[in-house]
Amino acid sequence: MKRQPGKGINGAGLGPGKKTRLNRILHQHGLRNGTAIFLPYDHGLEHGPRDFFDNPVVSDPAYIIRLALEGGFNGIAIQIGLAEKFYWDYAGEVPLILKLNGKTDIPSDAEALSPLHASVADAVRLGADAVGYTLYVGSPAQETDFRQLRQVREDAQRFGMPLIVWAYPRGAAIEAKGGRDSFYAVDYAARTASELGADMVKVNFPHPEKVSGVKDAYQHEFSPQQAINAVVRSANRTLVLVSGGEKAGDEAMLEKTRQSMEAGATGLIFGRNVWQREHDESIRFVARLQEILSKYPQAGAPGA
Ligand SMILES: O=C[C@H](O)COP(=O)(O)O
Repeated sequence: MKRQPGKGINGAGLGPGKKTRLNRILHQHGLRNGTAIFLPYDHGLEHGPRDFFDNPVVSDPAYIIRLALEGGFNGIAIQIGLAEKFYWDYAGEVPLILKLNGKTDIPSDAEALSPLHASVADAVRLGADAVGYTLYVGSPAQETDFRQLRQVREDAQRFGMPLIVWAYPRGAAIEAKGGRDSFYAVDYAARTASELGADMVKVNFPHPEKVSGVKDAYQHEFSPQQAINAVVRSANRTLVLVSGGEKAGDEAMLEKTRQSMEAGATGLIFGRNVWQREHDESIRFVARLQEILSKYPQAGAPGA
């Protein structure tokens, strides 16, 4: 039986500006079949320079932008400081996703909140095709986070700028209910981002064996495929990106990619697994990911 194509942008309930920009990202870059692989590079802020120690060349933002170009990525996600200083040199050659908030990992995560330090207007000025916002679902600071996101959502709507939400479960309540990468937490985070107006949501691949401490439907067992299927379903019309996480074995990453695409995800946002290796190896790894994504043209794309 022919597989159902992934969601695609036509059914995503987008206004004209958002649709134009997402069309540029998903159909005029990368494989041009509605799927996407983004290269995130906000680690210098979120984790500090330690992520660059094993391969010092990657501490240079210009190297990462060239890698995104050479690898045929659909976009690069960076913070305002790097966008201001480096993106101009490569303007428009690879779409810019401007991260609007971010924090260091120096204070504890107990009351995680990622403050805004850039605006949707900055994104327009810099020629970005989307903005990124990290939402800490379940954090004690969630209320402030929701208010902050509301402002971003309203601006994104006004400027026709696609809103990508990094939906990260955090806080003691999440840890008590199975942990930040449990199926319960990831599934709830995907749904929350969708309910709050995300056009795309970035989630971690759920650990199906870590279900939840919640005494309800989450107690039964899921296979990895069933878990990611449910997460994509919870996001409904919001397009889903699956994130990479810490460097892992290639085969595990490829399997996670297959399962995500099979579930109806739009694509991937892989950082360390791409750039924490030698240049040629990075390019070869991306080509293997693209080979998988080429089999999943999204609704509305030729061949879907
Ligand atoms: O935005 C940054 C990403 O969440 C980190 O990407 P990564 O986990 O694939 O290195």
